[in-house]
Amino acid sequence: MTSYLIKGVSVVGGTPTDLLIKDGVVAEGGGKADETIDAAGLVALPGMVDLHTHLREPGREDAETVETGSRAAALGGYTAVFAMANTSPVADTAGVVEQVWRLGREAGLVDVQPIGAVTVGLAGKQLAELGAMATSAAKVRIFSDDGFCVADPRLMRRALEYVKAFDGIIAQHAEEPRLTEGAQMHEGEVSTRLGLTGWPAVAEEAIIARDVLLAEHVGSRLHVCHVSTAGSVEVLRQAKARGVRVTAEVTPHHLLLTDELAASYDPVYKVNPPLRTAADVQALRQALADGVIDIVATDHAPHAVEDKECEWAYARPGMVGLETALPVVLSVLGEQWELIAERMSRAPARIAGLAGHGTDLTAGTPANLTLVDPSARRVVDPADLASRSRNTPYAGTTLPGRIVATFLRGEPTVLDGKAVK
Ligand SMILES: NC(=O)N[C@@H](CC(=O)O)C(=O)O
Repeated sequence: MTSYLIKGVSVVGGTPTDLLIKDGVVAEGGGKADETIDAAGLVALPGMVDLHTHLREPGREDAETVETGSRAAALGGYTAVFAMANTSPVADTAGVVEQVWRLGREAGLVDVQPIGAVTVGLAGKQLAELGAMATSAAKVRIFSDDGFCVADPRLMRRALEYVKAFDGIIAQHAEEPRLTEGAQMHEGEVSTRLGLTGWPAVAEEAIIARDVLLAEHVGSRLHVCHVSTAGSVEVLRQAKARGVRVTAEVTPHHLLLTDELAASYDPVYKVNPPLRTAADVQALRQALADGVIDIVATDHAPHAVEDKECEWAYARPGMVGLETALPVVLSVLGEQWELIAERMSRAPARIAGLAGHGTDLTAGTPANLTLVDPSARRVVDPADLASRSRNTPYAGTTLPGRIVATFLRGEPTVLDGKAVK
């Protein structure tokens, strides 16, 4: 195994030091190595972990595969991603989650951890085989019907009770479906002006309020996907203050973009939950800083051209995000490396119980890390993306930060900003 000496790197923004990577782990002190990387001016972060990625395999390999999505993740600085269950067939059996897990191992670019569906076929009618998925080779610990809400409170309660036995998590896509029928964008001034049916903030907030009460009642773990409103933040703040076992994520796009973009009628800005108001964006940034929101998760949602480049009403919701997540977060937070490491590497690994990821880069820990050049600027060109889909809302936008290298257990997956395989 090739050893690497990363010279003069700032570990999570600290003072420059030399980092030796040998036999898959971070080694003691400096010393000799097969390869030297001049890392003056670069920052080393524990490899980032994404709790919310859509890889589309099986079923929509034209939009993304486990391999292409893994490559996009590595190029974005990730060493582990959690693959959502809304594939075709749905990942609601041990067979499908094992398939996704095995494809991830074969690609070997990031650790791919499948998320299992909560209900059969994401249909919200009966619980999927959660136990069989948990005891499968994929060792599923997080379950989600993402794309759909587990709307039936009795089913949600049962799911929370079921996973409590093995300290599993139900990750909820919080959307009261009766309040969002036909919705096209955030319900507010802009939707009124454009004459588009609105997706009201209360449809998210009502489900989060219900679910934190259910999680509290059951004593089980709830994770809230893609939190998008100021009101949701307040519900979460109160629940956490009471000691409810709830964690929450925000996407990079909800930290930066607003519903005003829908005025272009460009479906690249159509996403679920929808882009909200500038006041919501401010509240989400504050919640990320103070810890009411635990992590940033991409909700990387690749879609084929025909599903995106059509009339707004017919376009699928979703944006790709793996390759731009850190640059967007850097543009929002600035170089707050401690906070970035916590929200994008450590906390997601801790929430998921993912061993070997999100650990500080001290001697003996698995060498899962990414090197970032914070001084670089990049104009996002969809043609440059490794994802099989091109639906990025940042085309033509200049973003700070470049991922120079990513290491997975001491092996480079990205070097000089390019995928190794
Ligand atoms: N986030 C999205 O806009 N899309 C997701 C599913 C979803 O609707 O949540 C997808 O799978 O495309």
